[in-house]
Amino acid sequence: MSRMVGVMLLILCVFLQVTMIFYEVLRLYPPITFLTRRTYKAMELGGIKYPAGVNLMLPILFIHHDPDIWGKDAREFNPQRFADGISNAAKHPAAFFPFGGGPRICIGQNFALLEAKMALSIILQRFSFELSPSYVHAPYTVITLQPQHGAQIRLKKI
Ligand code: HEM
Repeated sequence: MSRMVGVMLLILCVFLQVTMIFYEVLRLYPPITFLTRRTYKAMELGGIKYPAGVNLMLPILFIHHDPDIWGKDAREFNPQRFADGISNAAKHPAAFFPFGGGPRICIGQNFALLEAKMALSIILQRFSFELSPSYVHAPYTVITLQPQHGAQIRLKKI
């Protein structure tokens, strides 16, 4: 029984680590790089008054890379920053929003994360993998953020 509990805790631990890795990937490389909103009536936001009909841009990519919000290592890959949850990862609890936020938040976010975890676990059951030497790091935006020259990966059967 205690062995069973141990295995369950280990699985939970791995699950949380993988979640943190996905969050950090989505922080550094959010597929949707900005969102827009429009004021439907005169309103005050962050101490500034806006009339109705103003288009506002929420630059997800810039906010996710801002050292004032994330600290000096904002540009580094550090999944551990999510160890105490999303709302404690940055100086502002809403600084991480790859899936948007509020009433129009992405309806598929849980599905997307679950799908990614399942795909990764199926691959890891059969293969180890590493980045190919031919990979060139060149994120660019064509509607979504993506690797300009693809993401070549070397799979090794285990
Ligand atoms: C990594 C994967 C994904 C990312 C980063 C992502 C990101 C987003 C973002 C930023 C929005 C806009 C939210 C807003 O305006 O506040 C959105 C909306 C939406 N997403 Fe996703 N999404 C992902 C996967 C999916 C999947 C797998 C589905 C469906 C199975 C999905 C369905 C939708 C729908 C229907 C909306 C519109 C929701 C609304 O306007 O009420 N998304 N997504």
